[in-house]
Amino acid sequence: MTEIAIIGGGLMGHGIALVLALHGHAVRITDTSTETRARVPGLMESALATLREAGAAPEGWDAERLGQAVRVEADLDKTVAGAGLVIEAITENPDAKRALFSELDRLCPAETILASNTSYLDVFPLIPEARQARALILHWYTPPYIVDLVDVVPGPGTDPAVVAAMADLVRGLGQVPIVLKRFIPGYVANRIQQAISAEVFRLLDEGVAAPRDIDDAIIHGLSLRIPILGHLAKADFTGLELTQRALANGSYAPPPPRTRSETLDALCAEGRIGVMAGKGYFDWGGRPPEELFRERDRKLLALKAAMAGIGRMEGT
Ligand SMILES: NC(=O)c1ccc[n+]([C@@H]2O[C@H](COP(=O)([O-])OP(=O)(O)OC[C@H]3O[C@@H](n4cnc5c(N)ncnc54)[C@H](O)[C@@H]3O)[C@@H](O)[C@H]2O)c1
Ligand SMILES: O=C(O)[C@@H](O)[C@@H](O)[C@H](O)[C@@H](O)CO
Repeated sequence: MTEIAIIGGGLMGHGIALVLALHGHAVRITDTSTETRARVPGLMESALATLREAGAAPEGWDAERLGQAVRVEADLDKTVAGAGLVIEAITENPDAKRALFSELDRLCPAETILASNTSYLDVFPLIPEARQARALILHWYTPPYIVDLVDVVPGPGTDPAVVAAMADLVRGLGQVPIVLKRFIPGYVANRIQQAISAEVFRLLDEGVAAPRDIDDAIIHGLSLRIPILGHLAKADFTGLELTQRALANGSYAPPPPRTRSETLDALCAEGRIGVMAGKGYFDWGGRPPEELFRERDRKLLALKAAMAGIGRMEGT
């Protein structure tokens, strides 16, 4: 059991807190927003209820025990006191992260491991030099209590023993660590998602296809094969000579790099920022986020159970 502090209780923070607590760690979590702090216990309880219904929670957990295992704190110093590991899961903003790491440097003893859940940022230049040996990225996916992949990424000065210990911690959660040799923005899975996003933004911005059609193509076309074949095994079934010819023909040109999407900008300007606002690319019919998370989680857990029974292609 490790005492773990999580800074940032938003979409990721509360989910990471839940998976850590369910696997025996003592967790403290804080957020600068009073509203977010107040929302953390309810979101975790609701997620725990879904896990229990699916038989996917460890034995003996209920809301009361969860309340004892995860303490929500208003102050950063109380959150990190005694923690062997601090996980930063605040807004994806380099200035905010730099300021937080400087605070953590002041508050935490030298042996504390500092981890960041950043999606794309090279956080290592944002972390004080003296902390580099015990700093790394631990990157979960959402929802972190269901999606098992965790990227474990050392910085240039990270002690390999810290990387190994954190990969073990992730395995102890029943999750799957991917240990990278060095930082690269987006790691593996997020880089692939980013390439999908670039194409999807282009299709939307150029009016080629509607949101529902794009998601139909992904759900009915791409998704069925991925759980069994990944991408490279799928290429073996496609045939590598065709794959080679398609590349050589050069008829597909990836979207040129852009830093904005008109469709996305219009939605955000209207306050359609996703499920937390009840609307995004889709209209979620006034359903509260808790209810939407519950439906998503129930469906993901059913799929995960089916995938565990089916398995990937032998030999891959
Ligand atoms: N949303 C995802 O799917 C996802 C997945 C993987 C990784 N991430 C990464 O995780 C991090 C958090 O993302 P999120 O989606 O949970 O964001 P979020 O906006 O839901 O939550 C971030 C929280 O951080 C709080 N915060 C900001 N500054 C703070 C500070 N100095 N101290 C304490 N709290 C502070 C905010 O009040 C907010 O509640 C980001 O780095 C993001 O890139 C996000
Ligand atoms: O897939 C996930 O859960 C996350 O890694 C992403 O949501 C990630 O934060 C980015 O792709 C956001 O652009």
